[in-house]
Amino acid sequence: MFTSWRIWLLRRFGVYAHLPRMFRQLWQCSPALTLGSIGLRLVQAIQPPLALYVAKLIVDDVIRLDGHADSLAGSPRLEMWLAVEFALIIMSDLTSRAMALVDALLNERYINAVSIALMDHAATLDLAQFESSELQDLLERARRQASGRNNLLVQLFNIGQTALTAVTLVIGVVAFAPWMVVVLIVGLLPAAAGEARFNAEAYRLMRAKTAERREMEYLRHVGASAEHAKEIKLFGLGGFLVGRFRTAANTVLEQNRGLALRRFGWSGLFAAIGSLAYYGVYIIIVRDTVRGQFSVGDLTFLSGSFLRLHSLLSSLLLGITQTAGQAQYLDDFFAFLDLRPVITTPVVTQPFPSPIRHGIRFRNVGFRYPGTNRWALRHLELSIGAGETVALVGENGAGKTTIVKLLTRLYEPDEGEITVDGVLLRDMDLDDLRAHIGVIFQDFVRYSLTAAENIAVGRIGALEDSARIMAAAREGLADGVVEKLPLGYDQPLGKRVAKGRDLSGGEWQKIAISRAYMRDADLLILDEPTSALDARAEADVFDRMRALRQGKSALVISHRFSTVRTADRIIVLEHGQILESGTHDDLLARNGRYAELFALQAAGYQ
Ligand SMILES: Nc1ncnc2c1ncn2[C@@H]1O[C@H](COP(=O)(O)OP(=O)(O)OP(=O)(O)O)[C@@H](O)[C@H]1O
Repeated sequence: MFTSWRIWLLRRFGVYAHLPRMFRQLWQCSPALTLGSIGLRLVQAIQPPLALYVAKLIVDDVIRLDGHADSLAGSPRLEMWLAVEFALIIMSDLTSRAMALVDALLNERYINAVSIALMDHAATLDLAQFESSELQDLLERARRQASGRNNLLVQLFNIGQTALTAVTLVIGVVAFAPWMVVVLIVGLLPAAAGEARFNAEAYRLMRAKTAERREMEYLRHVGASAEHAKEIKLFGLGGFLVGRFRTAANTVLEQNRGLALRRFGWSGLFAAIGSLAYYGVYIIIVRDTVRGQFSVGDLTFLSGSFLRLHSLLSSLLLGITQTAGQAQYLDDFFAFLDLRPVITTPVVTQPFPSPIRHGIRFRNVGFRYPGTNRWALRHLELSIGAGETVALVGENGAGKTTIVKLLTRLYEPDEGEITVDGVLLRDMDLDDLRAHIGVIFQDFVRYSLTAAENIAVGRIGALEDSARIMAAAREGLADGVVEKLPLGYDQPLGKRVAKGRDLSGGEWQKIAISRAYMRDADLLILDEPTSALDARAEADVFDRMRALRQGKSALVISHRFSTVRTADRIIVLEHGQILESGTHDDLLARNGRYAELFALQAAGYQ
């Protein structure tokens, strides 16, 4: 029996275990405001019992005078109590206003701090963790915590305040009739137990429907964003998206409605039990006053105290169960913050060998994406020499981008090892490794920032260095793009921002390529960022790359053979393995897959 109660209590209230951690976060936001919020509540908490007791003294005095005083001036004690009561009213008003102000300021800081904690932590996680739907679900729930549950601590402070008021009232009332308090509390227990149960159920439902909520969020974004508007209009997808949204929303709504209705019915019944207990006690107080056991002043104090106690204890019990329900969401929030990346910097690190003297080597590398059985790469032996430009070609899904992800340690190989001048990638500091590699992916990000910032993201520490940004723009061919913008480098790009200008696909690519020139990388990786460039611009990009980066290694992925042919070495990848490797002329002479693909593309131009 005892154990099952313990389990019940742990399940309901064990969630409060996170509160100290949450309190620390709040304290870090502002110790002064946190103390202010608590201090003001303490002051506010003792006012109701004081006010009730002063009211009792006033009534008793009035009855004692019984119409014999000519004016209030004749009764200095009554005058004094009236003044005290007035002062209490003013003080109560002032403290509640001050509390509202302090809480609002504290809440805003806390919401921001929580959002920053989420963003900060998200940046440390592995790409693999991000790509898993479990993490997306957890992140979605953690975000809800960030936006919706922020006033949990303020609610708990309120509970503390209510509890203090209740205790002082109980002390006053117990002197008159202890058993009455017991009746009042017992009457409220069913309501509290009911609330606890329904809150836990609400959380379970929310958790079970996280995927649907995430889908709704996605559909809302796709259905109402500038990026998707073009395609949605032309394909006439509006109705389809709305239908999808409605289906997901309805399943969530259906479940919530069932719970809300049951909750409504049961809480009505439980509240009636609580009111019955209160009213029973009240009738007994009136009866005892009529019998002369209590004075009229006592009646004022007791009936006032019981009315207050009834509402205080109900809000206290409901508050505790509600916050316990809410605190369950903290589980998700802290579970997210407690996630640790798998790919980390080792304790003892080796510096990135800069400049590269010998080259980069993949030795017998094998890799499967998490949750899949298929090898994306297997038995891969690949090298990029110092100062060499290697081109990777192969059909869609051959594993080209996967090689880049392993090289930048976004993923860790399942087999084999990757080294730079003999130093294992996993022995290097992650930031150091990434600082020496410049990568532009085919799905580079189009930031809703200014043109200068869009280039500076390649080396965010140089955001203020306009000379460097302009030089990178020249090298990546973005200078011509920026010149045409009305606000030049200060022009916000994209459709989302005020005065934002969108660019063509090729213009965006030039901006992205310029990012790579922001850092003086030892290895430059271009994963098809030139696919939207016209033929002349693409040739220009690669000519410049060779001229500007003499002696530095480069890995270029492209489906355009006109680009690829100029590389020092070409590697043909198929099903995650190297099929052929050599110069353009070697490979043509071999008359293998490269020659076949080259001939196919050349035929397209004839
Ligand atoms: N995040 C992922 N999770 C699971 N499988 C993936 C993931 N990313 C890629 N793959 C699979 O791994 C294989 C190699 O993909 P990769 O992106 O390296 O191909 P690619 O050669 O770059 O293709 P493309 O020319 O189309 O860009 C493909 O079969 C692909 O479906």
